[in-house]
Amino acid sequence: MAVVKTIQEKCKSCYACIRNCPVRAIKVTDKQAQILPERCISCGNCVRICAQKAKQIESDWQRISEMLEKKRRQPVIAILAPSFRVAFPEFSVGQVIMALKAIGFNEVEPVTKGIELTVPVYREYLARVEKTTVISSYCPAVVMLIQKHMPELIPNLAPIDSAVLALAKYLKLQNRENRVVFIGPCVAKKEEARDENLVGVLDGVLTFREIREIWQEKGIRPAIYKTPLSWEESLTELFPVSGGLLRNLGIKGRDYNLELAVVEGKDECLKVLQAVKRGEFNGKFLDILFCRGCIDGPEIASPLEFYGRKSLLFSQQRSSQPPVQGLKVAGLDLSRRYINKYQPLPEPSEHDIREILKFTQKINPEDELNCGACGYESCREKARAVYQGLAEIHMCLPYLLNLSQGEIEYYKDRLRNLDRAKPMLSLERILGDLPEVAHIKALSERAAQSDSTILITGESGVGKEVLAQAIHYLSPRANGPFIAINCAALPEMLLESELFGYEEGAFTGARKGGKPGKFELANGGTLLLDEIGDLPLTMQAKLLRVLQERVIERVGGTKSIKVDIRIIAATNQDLKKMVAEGRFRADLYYRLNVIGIHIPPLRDRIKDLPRLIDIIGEKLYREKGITPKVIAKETLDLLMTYHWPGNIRELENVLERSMYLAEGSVVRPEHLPSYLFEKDLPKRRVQIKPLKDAVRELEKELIEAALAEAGGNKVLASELLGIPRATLYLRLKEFGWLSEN
Ligand SMILES: Nc1ncnc2c1ncn2[C@@H]1O[C@H](COP(=O)(O)OP(=O)(O)OP(=O)(O)O)[C@@H](O)[C@H]1O
Repeated sequence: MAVVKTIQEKCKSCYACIRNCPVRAIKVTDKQAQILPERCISCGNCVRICAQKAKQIESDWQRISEMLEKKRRQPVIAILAPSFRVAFPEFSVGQVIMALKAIGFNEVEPVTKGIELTVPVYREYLARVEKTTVISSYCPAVVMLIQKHMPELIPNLAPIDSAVLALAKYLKLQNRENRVVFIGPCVAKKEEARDENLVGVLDGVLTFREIREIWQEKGIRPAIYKTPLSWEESLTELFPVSGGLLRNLGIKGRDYNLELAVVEGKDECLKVLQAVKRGEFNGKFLDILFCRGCIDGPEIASPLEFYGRKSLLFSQQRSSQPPVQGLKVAGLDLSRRYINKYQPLPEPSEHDIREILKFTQKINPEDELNCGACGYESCREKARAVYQGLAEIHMCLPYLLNLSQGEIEYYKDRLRNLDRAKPMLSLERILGDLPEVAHIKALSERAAQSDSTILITGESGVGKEVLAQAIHYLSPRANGPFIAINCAALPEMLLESELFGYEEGAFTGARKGGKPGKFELANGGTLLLDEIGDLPLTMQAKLLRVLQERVIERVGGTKSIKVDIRIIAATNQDLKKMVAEGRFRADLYYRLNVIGIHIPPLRDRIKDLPRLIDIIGEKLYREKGITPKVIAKETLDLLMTYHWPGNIRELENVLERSMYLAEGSVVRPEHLPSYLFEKDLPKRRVQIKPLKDAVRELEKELIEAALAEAGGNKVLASELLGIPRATLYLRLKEFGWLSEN
């Protein structure tokens, strides 16, 4: 569990915490920043920077107050960080001690005692160790940083307890019943107290800010205490400023004839530790603190500014003090062990980064503005975070601004063209630019300019209807209507009245005043006759007449009505073969196939898949509000090897499902439906039977399975099967699974 948490309702997506987190421990989900405990080092930078006060530090106060109730049996001792002198500059040492006792603590001890305990151990260790840069272990944020992010440096960490841990152990050695609570400016100490290796050492941690709040809540005013109580001065009080440890050890570079470094602040800490990792820094000892010394701890809550605090601490040292002698206590074991807590995140390939950048319209290097508004220092770093599930794809201010501008333009355009629907896709976007489709594109462009009848063929789901629409909107008829009818969806009687319309009283139930059919409705525009292969023979004859004479008669009517339409027919059946078998009229076939356009199946233009994925992603976002996600390289590789029997419709369905399933911003192979991988299904034992019956049975099985997979949703089931919805309804009726109504 993280020591720092986000208060969701206060978080306003400013990304300041991301910008200031040195270890990328913040994840954005649904525009809310969340702290990842496995990555967080509790340095408190996000707490400090959050202007909304949306970061909350876990409090031990409840547990400590319960301990205070049992303090007769188990004394509770507060150990006070030396920075308290600048955290509470308005009070004397004695007043602070009295006010802490007023809260309920039995005793108050200075952590400087812990420094005296650790100094001799450090001296001995440094004298003993050779050829390694020893990193001091006093700062818990540095220790956490190494354990969680730089485990290679664990052997460099001094295997010695910090002053706080040393004092806590010492107090427990004195009396096993003692309970020890650390009070200081540090957030990371709270996490250290919970470390698996340090169970039972520290019983709780309170920050200076919490102490001020408790005093206020309990009405405790330290200033009222008149007390001569104080602590003896020593060099240990300079411990909370950087270099404090070296001063206390009384060592200088020349003692080792090697470089020593005093490093403070997050950026410098990261730099020097990287240098140690790379073998560029070979100094003997790193006295390192993640803040600018503990006097700059995130929870110092002092009325003084940083330099005021520093100056006050030095001015309190009345004379120059000798190095600390140190205290050796028999039976006190101050050795410390560390745990490798490193949990690497997946690293994106160059392909993944480029795909992610494309989502926010960063196609060329100059599109990468590296403005940092997303909290990451470069667009590539942000893309990496998206891949790793830390950032959301739309966290890009320039992109969002562009998008909103684009949307305004889009709606303005919609307003201008309210009376005519626009095609979803242009010819370029439908067909792409593979050489395999260049001739189809050219043919479609030329066909659009003529009024000739067009026959579009291709497997189910390749985009025949989409292409028909695009041709219509490219043609001089673009301002007229585009009407489509699925010839397979309706029984013959109904199909006739749908196509030709009917007059009042034409049949029982015919609407008063009659009804115009699709031919009439498409007047001045284009009529798409989809699934033309399913048109009954009698209807074929009637259609032929329309094509020849461009006149129709409503069902039950006598009047000939002239229609000005362009007809486009589409089918996934082999019409030529049907003609040979006598199931389709040859004369109609030739009338329809004036311009024949065949769309190849998706598997024959699989190189186009990445482009189609982008287009479908946009469509899903626009039409269904599904946030676009990145298709990881290994996912794309899998999609490219699948044979796509349901073509683009199936692809669309797979993408929609997997984008729903993927929690983060990246679609990985595990989000794809499993049937895409099932290439080598065990062969079934085949029972010989009439082929027609066998096909029928298989059809039943497939439809049943698709319905089950789609949870009974027929639209989804028809998409899974790659057949039009109407065909599914027909089959359901035939199988007796649907009532006539
Ligand atoms: N080039 C494309 N880009 C994006 N989406 C497409 C493209 N082509 C087709 N689609 C989508 O695929 C689905 C099937 O397209 P369409 O209905 O045009 O196929 P079809 O060949 O007419 O199918 P059927 O023969 O089953 O009627 C639709 O949702 C459509 O939006």
